[in-house]
Amino acid sequence: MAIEINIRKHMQADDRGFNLDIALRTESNRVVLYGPSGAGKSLTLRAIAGLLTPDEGVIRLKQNILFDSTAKICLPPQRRKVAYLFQDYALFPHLTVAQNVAFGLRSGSTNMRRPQEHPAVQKWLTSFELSATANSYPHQLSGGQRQRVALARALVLEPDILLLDEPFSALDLSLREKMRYELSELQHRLNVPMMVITHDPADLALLGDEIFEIRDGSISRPTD
Ligand SMILES: Nc1ncnc2c1ncn2[C@@H]1O[C@H](COP(=O)(O)OP(=O)(O)OP(=O)(O)O)[C@@H](O)[C@H]1O
Repeated sequence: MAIEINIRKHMQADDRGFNLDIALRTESNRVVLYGPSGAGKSLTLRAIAGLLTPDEGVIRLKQNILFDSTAKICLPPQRRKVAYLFQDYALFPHLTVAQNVAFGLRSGSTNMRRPQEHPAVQKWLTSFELSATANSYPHQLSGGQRQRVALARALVLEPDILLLDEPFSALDLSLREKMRYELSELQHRLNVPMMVITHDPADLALLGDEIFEIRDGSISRPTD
């Protein structure tokens, strides 16, 4: 994917300080960040997505500079072509599956009353086998279906990178295994660059062509 991150950020909560100091560079399309709780993994993804502004440094994705403190560049999240999936998927509960997928596309051409008619929405509903659930609401879906809706909603925007923060943590063991393989297969099929945070060694093995360990706010060691 060609991503380069070289950032520093000091976080302060009352009397507790935390220093994020991340330098990584990779050409891989399957990157995993792992490490202990509180190490700085989510802060790193948030910085890439534009939800956290580093104190200094550079973030480059493909040929695009997303952040450069020296050049005073800091693209807003909506201009970064970055899809960031939270642990709980954060679907809109009052919107149907099709409306959730169409949400990011909202423009004059997208009719939220009949979102299935939009070709991109149709394509993703079909490819994630969600067509039958198009008119259901999130609470009427299984955990795996909810995750697929969240992925479809992210991919409909054709992002340059998919950031997943512990994507399987809310799933039970058997579903986790199934979704891990689905995600792996999907990544191969679409070749969309993906960076995943996980604690699970099984995710490392399947989803990480390149693995970075983060400890105490820094990359501990890159491993192959
Ligand atoms: N808004 C904030 N203000 C101050 N400190 C923060 C803030 N957000 C996070 N931190 C601190 O930064 C550190 C790194 O947090 P981060 O969420 O990146 O950890 P993580 O590696 O993703 O952990 P986990 O695996 O538990 O999700 C933690 O010590 C956390 O307490």
